[in-house]
Amino acid sequence: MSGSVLEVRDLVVTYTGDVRTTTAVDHVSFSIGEREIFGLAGESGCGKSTIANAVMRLLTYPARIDAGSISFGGQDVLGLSAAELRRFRWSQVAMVFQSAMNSLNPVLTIGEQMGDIFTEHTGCTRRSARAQAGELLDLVQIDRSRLRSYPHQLSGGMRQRVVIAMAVALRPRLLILDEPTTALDVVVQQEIMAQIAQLQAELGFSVLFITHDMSLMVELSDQMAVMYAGRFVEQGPSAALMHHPVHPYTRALMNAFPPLTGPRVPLAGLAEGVRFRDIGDLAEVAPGRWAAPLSDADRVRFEKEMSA
Ligand SMILES: Nc1ncnc2c1ncn2[C@@H]1O[C@H](COP(=O)(O)OP(=O)(O)OP(=O)(O)O)[C@@H](O)[C@H]1O
Repeated sequence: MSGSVLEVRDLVVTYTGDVRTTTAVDHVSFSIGEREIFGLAGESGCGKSTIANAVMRLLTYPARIDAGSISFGGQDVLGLSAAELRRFRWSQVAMVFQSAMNSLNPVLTIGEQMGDIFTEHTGCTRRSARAQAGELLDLVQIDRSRLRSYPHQLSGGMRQRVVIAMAVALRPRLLILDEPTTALDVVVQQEIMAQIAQLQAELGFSVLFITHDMSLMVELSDQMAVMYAGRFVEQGPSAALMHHPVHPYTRALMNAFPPLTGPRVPLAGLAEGVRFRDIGDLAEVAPGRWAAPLSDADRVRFEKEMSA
């Protein structure tokens, strides 16, 4: 075995519409190793959440997995039965959704909601579930007295920490984070990311981290892929992608976000209407680095765009 926790091969996902069918994920392949943080970056609508939802088997009509395979720890995720899926979610793979902090139940206390995970999934007593919920709050440095609080009595950052603690409650091997800090201010964002890094070091899970924010991604992930219109345009170690991006779209994405540290640099956007035409299959450009080849026409257009 290669030591991969997750292997996605040639995944194709489409959404069926009245007028046309959209290919949201187009022949995407990647793997995530044990304790590895894999970042998935790309603009809104490029297909990141669709990949995450496919891995969790959460896609329903009009979405359809048309081709490919998803293997988790050697088991075929796409072939799991309903009973197997219940065991798979939460205990093997857990996901923190976009704006998850707003998904806490407003009429139940934090302790009740955290405790429910243990009673539902492990069949333990309420008393034991409450004790375990307390331990979970310790893990994310929130005082145990907060078990009696309702979500509205916590700040956004605290609620997000509670959601992250709930996601790791059953010690999953893989944590999927889909834009986990989008609704938070920059300082709280940093705190949450530091929290995730600390939990990961402590508990040893792997992470699929989705964001369109390149600075956050590069800071946290070991490997990353840049996605554009359903396809990967570049993939490799995050530090290498940041310092030596090969594909012009990666460069454009890097320039579209202010770095959190270092000197101020001018930001450059990608002009409306500048689109790649065909994105070819990734080719290895250096050991461990892949990038999609560019047609001459696309290269000329992008070089011109980015030097403007
Ligand atoms: N239920 C749906 N029906 C039809 N098309 C959809 C549906 N959900 C997503 N899509 C389309 O699939 C594509 C990928 O969407 P997806 O949500 O995966 O992108 P994303 O990169 O996660 O975007 P964001 O960062 O905004 O969440 C988009 O073009 C979107 O319009």
